Amino acid sequence: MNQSKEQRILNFVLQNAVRGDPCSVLDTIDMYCSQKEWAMNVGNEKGLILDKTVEEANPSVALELGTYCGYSAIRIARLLKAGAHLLTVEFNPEFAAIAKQMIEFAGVQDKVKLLEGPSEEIIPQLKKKYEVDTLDFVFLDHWKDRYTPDTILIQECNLLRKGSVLLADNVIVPGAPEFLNYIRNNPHFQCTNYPSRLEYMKVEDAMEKAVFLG
Ligand SMILES: C[C@H](C[C@H]1O[C@@H](n2cnc3c(N)ncnc32)[C@H](O)[C@@H]1O)NC(=O)c1cc(-c2ccc(F)cc2)cc(O)c1O
Ligand SMILES: [Mg+2]
Repeated sequence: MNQSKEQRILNFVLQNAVRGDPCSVLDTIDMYCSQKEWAMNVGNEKGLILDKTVEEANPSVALELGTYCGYSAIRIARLLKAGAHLLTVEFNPEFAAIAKQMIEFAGVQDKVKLLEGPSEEIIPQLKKKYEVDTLDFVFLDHWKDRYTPDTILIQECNLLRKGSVLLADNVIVPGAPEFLNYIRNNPHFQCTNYPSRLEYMKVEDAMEKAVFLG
């Protein structure tokens, strides 16, 4: 049975990137996905916006929704200070298996906990089962119509504190219009839009940052 695209991306990384070097893994994925097969990694252009947002937030506890192959998990984890960690959630078992291998090859496995399952089930478990107090940073990159319900669920579970930073990918393509409407009209959030490009394409996209005001 022939390989999946995600397996081909992983194999290309295992054969061409430097083990233990997160930047080389990111560059290798970007090379493959811009030259050979498009894939829905956040990519290097929006990746730079992600980098700056993570560095500014300097989170001790970060959450990512939608791991896919692990590209943004590696991107975030490489910037985390000693003792900080990223919880990343993926419900597709094939993608989770690929991401686990990608994260280990990059050498950031000690900073990343990959949680397999749907975000709507995992978010309510974060406090008790995963010993989270509050989240300092949340990267939303899963089904675009889950951004709003999961942002509401995160608030209902008391997982945000004054200054918690949310960053949402793809608010133009594929688009998250209902999320933009919700978050921009919510007085508890201070929003900033970051125009960019869809990964590996000359198509407009954007990221939205929302800081929780408490
Ligand atoms: C949704 C995916 C990303 C991953 O999210 C996991 N997932 C989902 N829902 C849940 C959950 N509820 N809980 C846990 N995991 C969950 C899934 O299995 C994928 O691995 N991302 C996208 O679809 C995506 C699509 C595009 C895109 C843009 C232009 C096109 F022409 C076609 C596609 C670009 C992007 O930048 C994306 O990010
Ligand atoms: Mg995305």
